[in-house]
Order: sequence, then structure tokens, then C-alpha cells
Amino acid sequence: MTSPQNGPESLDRHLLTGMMDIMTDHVFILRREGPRYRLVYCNQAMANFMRQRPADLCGRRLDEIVPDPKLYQRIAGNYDRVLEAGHILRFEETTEGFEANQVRIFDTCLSPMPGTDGDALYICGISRDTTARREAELALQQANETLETQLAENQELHRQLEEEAIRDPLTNLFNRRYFLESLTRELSRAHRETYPVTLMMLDIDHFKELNDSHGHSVGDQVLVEVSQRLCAGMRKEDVVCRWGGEEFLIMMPGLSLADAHVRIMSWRRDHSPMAVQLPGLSLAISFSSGLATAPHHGTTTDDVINATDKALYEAKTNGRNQVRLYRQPA
Ligand SMILES: Nc1nc2c(ncn2[C@@H]2O[C@H](COP(=O)(O)OP(=O)(O)OP(=O)(O)O)[C@@H](O)[C@H]2O)c(=O)[nH]1
Repeated sequence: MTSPQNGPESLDRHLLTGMMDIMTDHVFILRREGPRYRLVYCNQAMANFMRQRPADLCGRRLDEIVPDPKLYQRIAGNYDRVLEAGHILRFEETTEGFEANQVRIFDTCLSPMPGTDGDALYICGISRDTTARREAELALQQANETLETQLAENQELHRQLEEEAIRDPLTNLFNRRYFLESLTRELSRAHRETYPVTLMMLDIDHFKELNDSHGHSVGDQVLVEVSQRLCAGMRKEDVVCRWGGEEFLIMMPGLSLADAHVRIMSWRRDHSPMAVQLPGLSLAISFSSGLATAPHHGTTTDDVINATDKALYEAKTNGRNQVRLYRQPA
């Protein structure tokens, strides 16, 4: 008994052709004839794409199959390149110019091959339609870009919301909640590292009168103006807050009571009375302020704020337009 021979048998042409015709990729062979090319083989998929039968395409010159000179030049240029390179080339091409209504993308592999007689030169090619994959990639890329934009917008919105949650909407100063959180944090750090934290409460004098005489909107403009001048006069580590209606509370970490006093007196030299110019109206605003410091006048937020409030009260009851330092009861 003879055993079957190992290795591929030489197959009949109709078997090979049959196999090529069940492929969805375009398979084709061209022969170079001088400066031109002749299609010597194409499979069913390629013929379908050209809307012809394989028998009607095979044997025809490329310039007959593709009469448009620009299109011909584009296709033949690829074949020239692969023959010049002498090895397999792979590239992406489109069917632009072939079909009026739809441009498809192909991934094409071309290989130069000598004929059996040694003289003739052939190009074997396989083209795969990658349009759907590329469209999916493009859609994914666009979806990613949209997501990234949305993410950036959401982050910005989140940042704005966080900012709004700690700011007073009229003056844009920090609000009471943020101030209390910051003061709690600062007092415990100051305790660990032994430095003073001085508070100043500043209140606009006779603000009710101003509102009553000139209206709430003028009052609002004064509040905004005072806020801006207060911020401009403080260090970047100070926390300036709108404590209530026309009352401001400022935390000055690391400043002793005496240093804070010097600072506020200097601020008052420039800003009290504060001239506020509004259309048809010239105002002179005065302030009363109270100062207290931790740990000297208290170590908790409540204690030090109460001490500051009491110092302010003294400034008010003592005739306004002045600064008072907290004095501990004897
Ligand atoms: N325009 C404006 N007025 C406000 C705002 N919040 C509070 N007020 C007003 O601020 C005024 C505060 O009045 P008072 O507490 O009597 O203080 P004052 O008139 O400055 O008196 P002294 O502090 O004793 O000098 C009230 O009339 C409030 O209506 C605000 O956001 N805008």
C-alpha cells in the first residue's frame, strides 16, 4: 500500500479560480506591457465591483478599463511604484473617481512577480474593503472627542459650582461657611505651629440710612466697592469674607494683633472715609472695626469670633468710624 504524498499537490486551475471567487477581497493580476498594464486575471468580487463579468474584464488593457486619464494615472502609478520597489507594498486607496455616489476605502497589497519565462513582469494584488471599519473608527474617534469635550465642560461646571458654593454672589467674597471651615483649619494649624491668627470684623456705618436714602441698588454697589478695596488691601493668605449684610470678617493668619492693627490703620488712611462716586451721587463711607486674636483671646472659632464681634460693638457704641482691639474683661 502506498501512503499519500506529503506537501501540496498541483491544483487544477478551476479549483484555484473557484477558491478566489468565494473571497470577498478583490484579487487581480496585471502584466506589464511596455509603459502599460493588462489585466490578466480578476476574481468575481472585483468584477462585481466593476459591474462586469470576469470574462469581460480579463485580457483588457488597464487604460481601456479605466478610460479617465487622471484615474488611470493614479492606479497605474501604484503599479509603477511596486515594480520600481521590487517588493510587496501595502497602502490605502480610495475609490474616488470610480463611483459617483460613494467613496470606499481599500487596503491594498501589491506584489511584483516575474513570469515563468523570466521576461514578463506581473503584479499580483489583493484589495480589502475597509470602509466599514474605517467609518467605525472615525465614529469612535468622533464619539471620543465629543466625550472629551463634554468631560471638560462638566469639569468646568463642577469647578464653577464648587466656587459658587463658597462665594457670596453679590460681592464674590468668600461666604460664611467657607470662612468658618478655613478658620477651623487655620486655628488647629496655628496651635500646632504656634503662630497667631488675628481676625478683623469691619462694618459699614449707617448703612441702613444709605439704603433708605439712595435705594438698595446703590447699597449693593457700595458693598461691591468696599469688597474690592478690602481684597486689594489684604495679603493673599488672608481670607476676606462677607459675614452678613454690611459686615465683613477677615482672617489674617500669622499676624499678631499689633501688626494687624498697623495694617488696618494704614488701610483706613487710604479708604476711610471711602469716597464712592456713582452717577449723580458722591458718597463718603465710614467704617467701624474690631480686632481680636487667637490664641490670646480664644482658641476656638466661636471664642475668637465673639471676641472680634465684641471689639466691633465697642467701636460702634463708642461713636463709630474707629478701630477697637478686644479687651478681656478684668
Ligand atoms: N443694599 C443692601 N442692603 C443690605 C444687604 N444686606 C443687608 N442690607 C441692609 O443693611 C442694613 C443694615 O442695617 P443695620 O444693621 O441697622 O446697620 P447700620 O445701619 O449700618 O447701623 P450701624 O451698623 O449701627 O452703623 C439693613 O438696612 C439691611 O437691609 C444687601 O445685600 N444689600
